[in-house]
Amino acid sequence: MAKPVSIEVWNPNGKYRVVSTKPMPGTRWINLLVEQDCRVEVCTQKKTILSIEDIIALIGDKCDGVIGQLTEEWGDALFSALSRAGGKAFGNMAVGYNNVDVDAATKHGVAVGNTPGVLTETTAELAASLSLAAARRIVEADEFMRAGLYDGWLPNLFVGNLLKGQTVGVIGAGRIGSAYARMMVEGFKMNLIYYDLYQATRLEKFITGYAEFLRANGEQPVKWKRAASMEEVLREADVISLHPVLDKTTYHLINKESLATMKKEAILVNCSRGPVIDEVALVEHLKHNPMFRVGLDVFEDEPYMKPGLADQKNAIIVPHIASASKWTREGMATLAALNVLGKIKGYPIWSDPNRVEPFLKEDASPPAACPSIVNAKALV
Ligand SMILES: NC(=O)C1=CN([C@@H]2O[C@H](COP(=O)(O)OP(=O)(O)OC[C@H]3O[C@@H](n4cnc5c(N)ncnc54)[C@H](O)[C@@H]3O)[C@@H](O)[C@H]2O)C=CC1
Ligand SMILES: O=C(O)C(=O)CO
Repeated sequence: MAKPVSIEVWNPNGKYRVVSTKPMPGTRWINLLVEQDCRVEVCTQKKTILSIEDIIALIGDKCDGVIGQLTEEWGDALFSALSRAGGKAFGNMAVGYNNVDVDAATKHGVAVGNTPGVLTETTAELAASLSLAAARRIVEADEFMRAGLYDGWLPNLFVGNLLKGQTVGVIGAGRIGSAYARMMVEGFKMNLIYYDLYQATRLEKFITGYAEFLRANGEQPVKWKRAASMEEVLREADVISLHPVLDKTTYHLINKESLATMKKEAILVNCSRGPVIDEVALVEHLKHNPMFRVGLDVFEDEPYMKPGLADQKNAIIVPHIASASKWTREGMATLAALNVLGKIKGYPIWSDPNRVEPFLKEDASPPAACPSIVNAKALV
């Protein structure tokens, strides 16, 4: 028998019971649920990652929907508990839903929501920050200053890479990958090579237009290319950023062999999911190639790092904060809550998960729709 889990309750007499496995930023998401007759229970347990037993205890005997987190494994055990409690929806507070067994949810008649769009620019900005920090060795230089080691300007002190005119490689040019590509091309006048299963038409048009603008102004135009294989990107790019979904096709996409095809002085950035990189192989590569640098927001076995990674000076490591801007995190909470609310209310699915702004306006009522349900088609 699992121990009771501590909770905070909003609108105790609400008709529908919605559980959030974590306190989430902002209050709009709670207000929207309360206005629509929901009793909201927020888990306040001081434990970062809840166990399956904790979540089953939270679901209890009657629960209409749960808002959960990417750290939780939502599989058959949780979906059957939710369905037994009368639940209709699970809202993952993330765009990535590799922690969710969507088939199990569908089997139990539970809708699975995610939060696309609201985190695109924020996540791309962190990937851009890691790219710059790695290129210009900012973390190493900061540590050097704090250690009191700076005793004057030197021609060879922390020499890094100039991005202008170099090639940025993007693997997975969806929403975030395309936003990152635009930032690096427009901001730093880099050329682009990308690999995706689909053509990134809007991105290609944007860069073509930007190249024309540069040419008209007497500047060197930027170039772009859609690669026929990921290997082509790895061989040609100076900075490579990973933005695919995590699934069977992208697990360990970057491994010993693919690392060996990259330039010795390349920069690799990962703001997608940790298992896209074989982290043991990466640690070995970093040890033997001191000029190769990485910027990592995600890790293979979060919250842990593979042995040796934290010792590498050529690695910049941050704790899965790519979507951590206030506006984005409040927006993610709102979208996650509205997915659950929309399903409870029987609302239709919003037509365009790439454009979710109408749900995020602070001073307006959101559309009567679920912003994004990933198993919508399978459920009907
Ligand atoms: N570090 C963080 O805090 C965050 C991480 N993410 C991760 O980023 C991922 C991407 O998010 P979005 O851009 O919104 O999704 P998206 O669906 O717009 O883009 C993903 C792209 O990956 C491509 N792709 C799929 N399989 C591929 C393969 N085998 N090779 C190359 N490309 C492939 C797809 O065609 C698609 O264009 C999420 O699934 C999530 O895991 C997202 C937000 C924040
Ligand atoms: O949304 C996601 O997929 C994240 O990783 C956190 O923002």
